[in-house]
Amino acid sequence: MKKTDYLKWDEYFMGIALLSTERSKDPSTSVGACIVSEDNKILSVGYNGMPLGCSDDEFPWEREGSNLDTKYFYVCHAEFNAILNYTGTNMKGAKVYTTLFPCNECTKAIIQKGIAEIIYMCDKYASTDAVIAAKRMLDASGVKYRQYQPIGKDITLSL
Ligand SMILES: Nc1ccn([C@H]2C[C@H](O)[C@@H](COP(=O)(O)O)O2)c(=O)n1
Ligand SMILES: [Zn+2]
Repeated sequence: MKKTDYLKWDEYFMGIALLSTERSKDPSTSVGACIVSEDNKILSVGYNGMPLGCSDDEFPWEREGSNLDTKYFYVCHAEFNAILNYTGTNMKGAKVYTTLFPCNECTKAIIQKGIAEIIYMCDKYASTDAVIAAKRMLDASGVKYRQYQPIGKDITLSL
């Protein structure tokens, strides 16, 4: 008889998004994203980080201060990186698994790429204008979103 405690698709892909957070250098919020085709093939992954050539030892990770001295003007969001990292040509009907609800800017890219569904883990910035605007655009454009339902399974990776 086959084993039954295998990872279901949502667990598998959110697990990959979660693992991707381990690549982020952001000291306060690490985000991971995994884009998956309609037929459950992984298209791309990403995490939040500085753009190519912008050293993550030199660019700021601070949250507070002037625009030029904090991370927000520089860092690429996980979902945006996952979209940019895709080397194929067609994302129509894809799903994006992300550990944090997308902001308005990533949402624009998600919509324009034809991604059909967002599965998110955390929505800690739900009350911000960025996320309120994101949901307004998603509702208008018919992109679905739902929160991942954790199953409480612990996976230990020994590296
Ligand atoms: N959907 C999101 C939202 C945020 N990020 C990134 C941008 C920053 O690196 C970090 C948020 O930092 P905080 O303000 O919590 O210190 O997360 C993202 O990749 N995707
Ligand atoms: Zn974003």
